[in-house]
Amino acid sequence: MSMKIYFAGSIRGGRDDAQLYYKIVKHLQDKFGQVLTEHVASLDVKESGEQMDSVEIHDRDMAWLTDANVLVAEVTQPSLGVGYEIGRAVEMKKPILCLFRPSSGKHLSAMIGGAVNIPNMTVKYYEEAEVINVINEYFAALQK
Ligand SMILES: O=c1[nH]c(=O)n([C@H]2C[C@H](O)[C@@H](COP(=O)(O)O)O2)cc1CO
Repeated sequence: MSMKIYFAGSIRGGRDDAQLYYKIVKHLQDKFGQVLTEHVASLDVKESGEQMDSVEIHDRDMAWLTDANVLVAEVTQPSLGVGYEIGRAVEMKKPILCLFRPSSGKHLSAMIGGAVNIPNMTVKYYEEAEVINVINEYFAALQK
């Protein structure tokens, strides 16, 4: 089944993980469907963000989120935008996969890690080497 996927990753929160976002987005495109937010994984997008008006970015992204069948968020690098997108997707009752790498030494926000009673939200703790398997397992369950 081909899905519309919203991928969320840090931009103004810092681009340390941009290469990993690229790997995730490439895999999602190869196996599961259309990634609406391909630019989040672009190595050309720097920490200053896209060269676009913030209002246009916000309104475009909210329209994409509304249109998406699923949200995949890499949450290791803390980002206000990603946290906001997750909260909005919770309210829209979209299936949400949050991916966090404990080996980063970062501490995941309790508002993400503690959201265990939100039925449409899954938080997966993983190592970078497992990322493809973790995504495959989530989508296999989703597509059942
Ligand atoms: O230029 C941008 N383009 C864009 O699509 N976003 C969206 C998509 C990302 O998942 C998220 C990143 O938020 P932040 O920039 O606060 O780290 O917000 C955010 C920015 C800059 O804030």
